[in-house]
Amino acid sequence: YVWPSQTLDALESARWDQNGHNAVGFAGFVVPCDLALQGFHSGRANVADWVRTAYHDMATHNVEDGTGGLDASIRFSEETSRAENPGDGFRNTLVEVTSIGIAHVSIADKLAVATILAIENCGGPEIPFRGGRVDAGGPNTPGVPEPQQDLQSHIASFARQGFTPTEMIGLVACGHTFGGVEHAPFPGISPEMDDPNNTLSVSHFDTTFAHFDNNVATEYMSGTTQNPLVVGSNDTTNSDKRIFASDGNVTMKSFADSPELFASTCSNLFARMLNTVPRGVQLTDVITPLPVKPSKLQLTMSGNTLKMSGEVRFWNMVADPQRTVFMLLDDHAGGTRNVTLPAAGVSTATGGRYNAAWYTLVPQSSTSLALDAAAGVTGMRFVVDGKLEDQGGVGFAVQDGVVFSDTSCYTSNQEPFKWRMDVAVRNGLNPTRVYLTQIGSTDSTGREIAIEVDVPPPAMPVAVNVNYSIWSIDMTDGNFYNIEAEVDGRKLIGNDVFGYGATGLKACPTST
Ligand code: HEM
Repeated sequence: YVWPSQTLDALESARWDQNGHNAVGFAGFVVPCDLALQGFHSGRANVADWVRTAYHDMATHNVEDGTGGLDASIRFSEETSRAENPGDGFRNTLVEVTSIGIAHVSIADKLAVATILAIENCGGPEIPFRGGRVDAGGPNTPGVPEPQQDLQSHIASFARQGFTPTEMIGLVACGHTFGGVEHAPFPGISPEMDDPNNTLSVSHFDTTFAHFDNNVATEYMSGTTQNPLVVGSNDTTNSDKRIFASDGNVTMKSFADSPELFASTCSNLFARMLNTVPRGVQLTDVITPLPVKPSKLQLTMSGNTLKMSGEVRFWNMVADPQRTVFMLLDDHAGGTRNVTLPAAGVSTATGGRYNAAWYTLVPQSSTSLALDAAAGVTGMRFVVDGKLEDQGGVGFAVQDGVVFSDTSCYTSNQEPFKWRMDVAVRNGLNPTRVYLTQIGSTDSTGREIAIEVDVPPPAMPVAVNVNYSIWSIDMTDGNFYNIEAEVDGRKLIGNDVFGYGATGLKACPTST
């Protein structure tokens, strides 16, 4: 896709900005991979909780009527209180995954991308990610398989979810490379252990419970497995034993023989699991990393100066002090300014398989790039070691039509906050509407909802400089907002988020 796109930019960051500079934050919960909300040595691992949560959320899917699927319905207590969903893993997963605030990304997309990140950062294969999942407004029909059910019910259950008997063996083996069965919710399967290194008495499915590998298959084939759903003392609940042996061990043997086959099969099946969504939900194309991606772009009007800041990420690039990076900044007057960009940091993704180098758009030892308000800015291009990066000729468009004005100010800096948001609107733009969209507003079920606040047009134009006029609105909250406008029926999206907490918000001058 072409930058900028509000939704795709957010999904792309969630997917690829994993570790290091500007990391979105999911990986912080699963690196190192034995991190657990219950603590080290609990026997639990967040990575295992996340994978199981994604599966239990999806497993309500019905291919016939199109209901259920990965839609974050597992967040409803009606679902977590069902006998098919025992344990605290679902709640823990949702607390962690939803603590990462990313506007325009649904809870279900967060769960999907977090599951992918967890697997990739814990030894697993790369998994293609599509976005666009829609959060359910209520619980789905029950349908998660349970260990005491017989093989025929499990085959029927996976068929209802959209998986063949062979795919069932694969998906169970792929899932059960992580984690195990905990004593508290399953006392009949997992005995009390009194082990200081496994305080919650979790009987692990294989010897590497926080790491993706084919040990779940090699240990099963060699007969050394301690998988509690294979060698449990009560044969009724040995569901993995029945499932793994259901094709005469052909599939499990192929996994034990080839770690590569296991990894590629799991990549496919995990993607299928995560892409199983209610009928009518349209997923995006696979989100691949943009080779060059501006980020955190911010424009502020300050007198006659348009202050600009932000960063740019170059994918598949390691730090190199010899490298030269320039930004070519095009303006309304037809001019181009050449700015040398300092390095800002590096990031990695998928357990270190990819690197990215970040540069700041702000010149060395300044806090912002000062532009002449009259000339403004229309777009950016970059030159890296002499090579032009301009998205195949279209450039990286920057809108300077509606920007935050530093004449914004507060009259009360204690709750309830009282402040005035000033938006500088470029003369000649003639928007039919200027409005603010509230960031992070949710309904009673946690779903993101759009709240828009109209900024009234000024009764009398208030000039901020010869090129911009102020539109103002009095605010009484501490929320953050994005500035947007409608021009000729088109949506114009501002470049950054501002709210009461905007840096440098001043006290309003007191009138005497
Ligand atoms: C017939 C199908 C399945 C049955 C009967 C089953 C059963 C179980 C049981 C009883 C547990 C223990 C949960 C706990 O201690 O709280 C468990 C854990 C787990 N399951 Fe499954 N499972 C099935 C399929 C799957 C699939 C398809 C996946 C994912 C692809 C999966 C992923 C996991 C993971 C990651 C854990 C570990 C959770 C943790 O350690 O916190 N399971 N499963």
